[in-house]
Amino acid sequence: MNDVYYMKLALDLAKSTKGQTSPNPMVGSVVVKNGAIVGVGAHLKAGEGHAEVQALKMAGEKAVGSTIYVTLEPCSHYGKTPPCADLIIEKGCKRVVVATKDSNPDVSGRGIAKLKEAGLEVEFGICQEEANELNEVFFHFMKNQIPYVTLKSATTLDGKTATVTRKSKWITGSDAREDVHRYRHEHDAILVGIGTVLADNPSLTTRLPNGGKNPIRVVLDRSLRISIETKLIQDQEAPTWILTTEQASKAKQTELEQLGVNVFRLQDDSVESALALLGTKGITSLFVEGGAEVNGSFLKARAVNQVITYLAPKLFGGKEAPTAIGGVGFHEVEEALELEIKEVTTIGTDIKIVSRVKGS
Ligand SMILES: Nc1c(/N=C/[C@@H](O)[C@H](O)[C@H](O)COP(=O)(O)O)[nH]c(=O)[nH]c1=O
Repeated sequence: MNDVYYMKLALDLAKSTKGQTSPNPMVGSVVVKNGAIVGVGAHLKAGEGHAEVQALKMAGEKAVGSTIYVTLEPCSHYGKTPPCADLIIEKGCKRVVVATKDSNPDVSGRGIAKLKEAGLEVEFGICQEEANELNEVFFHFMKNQIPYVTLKSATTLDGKTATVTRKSKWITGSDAREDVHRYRHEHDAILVGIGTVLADNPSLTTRLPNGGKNPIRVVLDRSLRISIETKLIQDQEAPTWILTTEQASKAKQTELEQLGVNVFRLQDDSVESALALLGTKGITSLFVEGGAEVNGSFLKARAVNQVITYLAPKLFGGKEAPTAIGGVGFHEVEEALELEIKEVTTIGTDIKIVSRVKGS
């Protein structure tokens, strides 16, 4: 088999850990000796062994004279675990095939340099595009120190998120709604506006048949209008953070904090301030599930990296019926947020469109 075959196996191993490794990247590794796979591994959780460590452990003595495939440049600095580049040298690998470079300034290029200095053969860039796309959240966060933002909407074919009487259960089918829960599992945090909380009293937890990780639940609520009776406050299912402003009452803040809610007072109610705060708290990926006003503010701030749209084969009509993105909107066509459609699939009876914001 050729290098691409083994690198694709390593990428599949990395992909299988989606949602588990934050704030670390997803990494997979395969060790091959005389055409036989002798070790495989993936980084499963931040603080635990890196993919190369797992694969080399499985390879044991067979690592000597082997080729090791890894989807991200082996680390060369002492993080929570010793450097993988040193381990690869110590275990006697002959050749290292690397898909892409880490954008982290602590690492980029040093791991490969260390391997070359030790006399190993190094091949770089096999399946690089796929490896970069796999860790776009990690690279984005490393570069910008703010979360990678995915905006999700679920609408009827005529673009409504509810009827004129605000009924919305359900627009999309159970397959599409389950897909949304997979995104919740994969994200560090989910964000809604106080309007959605008051209208839907949502749980914002991850309910998947095989279980899943709950994201941190973030509410934008500039004057702390949230009621302490809401599920987000009462259910204790997952952390709830409220981003508010100086206009909010201190007494209400104390009342919420006594119920275990984290309340952050920002200097304003801008999206930029919210993202900066979440970045300082290590939130690398943010799933924005609306409603229309919050979606509108993220659009206006051009603070979106990916858009997930679910379209249901239904028509609600009604000029007063709410649409996915409200807010002030753009005046000129040229101001539109330009997207690149990456994927169009049917999911149950609905259509799912994944698009990336150009240049993000
Ligand atoms: N109405 C619909 C949605 N509605 C999305 C939000 O308006 C809801 O408040 C949120 O999903 C509720 O979260 P929960 O309590 O954790 O279930 N989203 C969807 O994908 N399809 C829909 O048909």
